[in-house]
Amino acid sequence: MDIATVNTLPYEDFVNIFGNVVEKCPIVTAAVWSRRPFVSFTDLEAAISEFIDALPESGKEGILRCHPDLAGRDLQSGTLTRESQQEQAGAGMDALSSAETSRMVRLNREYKERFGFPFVICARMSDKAGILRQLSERCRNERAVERAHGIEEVKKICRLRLQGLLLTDAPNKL
Ligand SMILES: NC(=O)N[C@H]1NC(=O)NC1=O
Repeated sequence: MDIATVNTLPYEDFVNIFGNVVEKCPIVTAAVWSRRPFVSFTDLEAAISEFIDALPESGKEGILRCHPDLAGRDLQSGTLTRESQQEQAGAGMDALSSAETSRMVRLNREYKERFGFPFVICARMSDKAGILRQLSERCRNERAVERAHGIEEVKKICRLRLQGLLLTDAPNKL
């Protein structure tokens, strides 16, 4: 889909198509619709980033809390969003050994207890070993550092999801 077509979409269709570029946060997409017309894909991505950056810290943490754990309950029960399922599978999260799963679950729990929001990383830009290493290292950061780091990862996830929707001719939800 090209950007000219995006600019003609009524908000219902815009939210329907782009509503999950930030995981389970269609309010971001719904808000950004008012910023049309977008001159380019990058402009749309920048509008989303600016909206997120303008949120209070509690809002940023809210966005992080909408993300499912990596290799967590939603993956085990098949209730991940389609996007998240593909991302987690691509990074091998659906094929962990039982020892790796236990380590992931334990570190995810530690991370959440320490910060009050889940560990978020752009799974498509990493792999199993990288995710485990980052999870273990990032557990030691300060809360504000982790909040900012998690939000930068959300933006990377968003960019790749947007690219998938805009830069291919793949059928979308319309
Ligand atoms: N917790 C977390 O990072 N979740 C995710 N990362 C990603 O790339 N897709 C997700 O669902």
